[in-house]
Amino acid sequence: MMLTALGLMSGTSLDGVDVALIETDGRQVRAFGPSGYRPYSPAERNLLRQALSEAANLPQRDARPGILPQAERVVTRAHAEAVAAFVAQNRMRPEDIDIVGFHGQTVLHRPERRLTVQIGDAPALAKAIHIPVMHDFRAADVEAGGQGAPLVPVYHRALAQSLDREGPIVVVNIGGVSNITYIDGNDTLIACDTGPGNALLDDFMYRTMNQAFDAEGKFAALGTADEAWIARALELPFFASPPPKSLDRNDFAALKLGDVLPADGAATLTAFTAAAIARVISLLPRRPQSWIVCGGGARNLTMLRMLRERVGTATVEAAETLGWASDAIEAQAFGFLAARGLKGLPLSYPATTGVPMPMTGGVIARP
Ligand SMILES: Nc1ncnc2c1ncn2[C@@H]1O[C@H](COP(=O)(O)OP(=O)(O)OP(=O)(O)O)[C@@H](O)[C@H]1O
Ligand SMILES: CC(=O)N[C@H]1[C@@H]2OC[C@@H](O2)[C@@H](O)[C@@H]1O[C@H](C)C(=O)O
Repeated sequence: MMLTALGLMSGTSLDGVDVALIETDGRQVRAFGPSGYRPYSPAERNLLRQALSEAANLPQRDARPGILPQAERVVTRAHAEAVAAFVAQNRMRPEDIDIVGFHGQTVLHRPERRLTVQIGDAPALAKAIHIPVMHDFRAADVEAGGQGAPLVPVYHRALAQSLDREGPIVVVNIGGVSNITYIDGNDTLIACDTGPGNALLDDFMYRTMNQAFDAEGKFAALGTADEAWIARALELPFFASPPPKSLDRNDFAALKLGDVLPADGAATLTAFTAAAIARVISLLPRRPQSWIVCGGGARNLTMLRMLRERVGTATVEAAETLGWASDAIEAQAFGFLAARGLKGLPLSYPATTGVPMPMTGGVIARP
């Protein structure tokens, strides 16, 4: 049965809530609907940054000390507003949507402690928007000993079905953190987080230039990357360990650039993201021939160039050039995952998150 599913994603970049509608049976996508975006205000973003730092020592996933209850209310309200605006703009009624996939905001990800925490009150959201809401997508995977991330690979696979590209294909998502899905025509999907995405660069741009991000990568293009710094950073054990593996947004926050010119710092962090993505090549069964880049990082032309320089003769394309709605892919993915969860289909596999067996997930909250 086809479902109309609305996906909601608030990613590790803390930039806002992405909204996207798809029609799917959880295996294929029949149609892409419209998408939308509700940015966080600067005050909301600061609150979320503080929530992430206060969440660093959370003992369990339902603990909400300090500022977290306030942050959770803000996340829930922002999502309710995002859905209300989306429904109104597209002249829809709540009953036109079968299911909402609500990722929430990750504030802590520690799979080695069987802990991953996404804030956002799904029952309150369901009541506010009058649509059933599926949430807690990562919990069952982590409880079963998996990484709980990345979860978009099943969606990347569905998108790649219609592609005419020489394999193996890698779909790269460059959000706050970067992750890849490796598709080589066999049944086995391989996936992992690869390292930083935009988060280190965004934090650096904010600190040094008071800008939220490096638009189109123009600032990094003015600088020179410190290759020796990057080579040292890539010696961290994370980069050599094979997939599956995942990261917390702040896992690399302790890496310090030292005293550098801002443009050189931006160039170094941009090249670090590209080099960390390319580092995964030697951990994959075969060398990818085609790289498809999505997420906000696909708009960073310097990052794309630096990735191209590191993947040999393989092609590197922004997902947008294939007609994929790059910014909406993660939100679409959570609509797709909600449909899969409703049908009891797997969200993750041993080679995507390290779960012992294919695993479904998601918890439903009804209005
Ligand atoms: N025009 C642009 N030029 C350069 N970078 C951009 C541009 N637009 C967005 N970005 C980068 O993309 C980021 C947002 O990416 P995205 O929305 O994919 O992240 P996310 O979904 O929050 O993260 P994650 O995938 O880790 O959950 C911004 O913080 C910024 O760094
Ligand atoms: C714990 C968590 O929220 N992880 C995010 C984060 O952002 C990118 C990367 O790290 C990925 O593993 C994941 O998000 C995407 C949507 C995923 O699960 O596929």
